[in-house]
Amino acid sequence: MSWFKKLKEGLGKSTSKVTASLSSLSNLFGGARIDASSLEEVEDALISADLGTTSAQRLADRMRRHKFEGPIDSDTLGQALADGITEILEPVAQKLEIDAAHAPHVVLLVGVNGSGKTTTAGKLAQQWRDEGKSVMLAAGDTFRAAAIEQLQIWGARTGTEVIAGAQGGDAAALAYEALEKAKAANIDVLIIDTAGRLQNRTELMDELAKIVRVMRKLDASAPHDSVIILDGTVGQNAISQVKAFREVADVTGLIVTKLDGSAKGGVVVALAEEFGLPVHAVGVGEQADDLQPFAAAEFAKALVGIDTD
Ligand SMILES: Nc1nc2c(ncn2[C@@H]2O[C@H](COP(=O)(O)OP(=O)(O)OP(=O)(O)O)[C@@H](O)[C@H]2O)c(=O)[nH]1
Repeated sequence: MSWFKKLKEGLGKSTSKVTASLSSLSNLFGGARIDASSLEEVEDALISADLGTTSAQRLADRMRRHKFEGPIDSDTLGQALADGITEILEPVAQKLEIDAAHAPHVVLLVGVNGSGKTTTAGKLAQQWRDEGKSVMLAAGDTFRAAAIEQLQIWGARTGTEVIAGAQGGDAAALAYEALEKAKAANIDVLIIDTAGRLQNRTELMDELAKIVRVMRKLDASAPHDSVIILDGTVGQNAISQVKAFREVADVTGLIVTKLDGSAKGGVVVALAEEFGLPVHAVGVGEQADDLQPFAAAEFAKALVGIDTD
């Protein structure tokens, strides 16, 4: 199945929320503009699909100003909506770039429990290995023995060295050791997995700040990317997660996972509107190539349920 098809199918539940009102609306119009109450319906549908109130308002406003050519049908409405969503997403669609000047380029993965950090670490390792880069993985999720094993499996699968300690060990010390080893071995990219933590657990958030602080003793510019991994099924809670993690780990970008089967995929639009932080990639499954760079127009079309040309 092509990536776009997977994304579109994955977002099916989100799409039906976004478009629920469009087809009924399209029967109402003869003219080239949409009336106010219909627009309100569109806005409500967008809010219920987790696009957030600001984006929903902006998109409804854009449709109000839009001069439609010919009859307004659901395809025309869908395309206008997709164009508006693309406009919001385009500035944040930025691939996670590895800067060869850093030796290594350190990517720290943070997020709440079960958001997909370990899986994403493995997928990224695989993709950068495929590009010919040397990669090292650090099993900074020292809370969960299964997370260490899971990362070791990805390491074996991708031929990537995994730096791991005992379960319950100090994550900051492990990150330090991994950075030291990666420097010595002249590694291109060091990916650091961390334990999941709820944003309201202060002591765990402090531990994350410590990981960052300790690594900076070896390289003042590390980590070069602090990426928050967000579970795409949680909807608006993703917003408060970004706010909390940004305070302790200088979050520089986002990856949204589990968009396969999420009814709340619209939250990516809300995140773009709220933070303007780069969205590096989105995940639609458990295989390495199920994580792909985030493409604004493609995502917008999939969300609205239209086919690519
Ligand atoms: N369907 C689907 N499942 C995913 C995706 N990404 C991750 N998962 C699954 O989500 C579950 C949790 O992923 P992990 O990578 O273990 O999450 P984590 O953030 O490391 O978890 P903690 O260590 O508990 O914080 C696993 O079963 C993954 O296979 C995705 O894009 N789609």
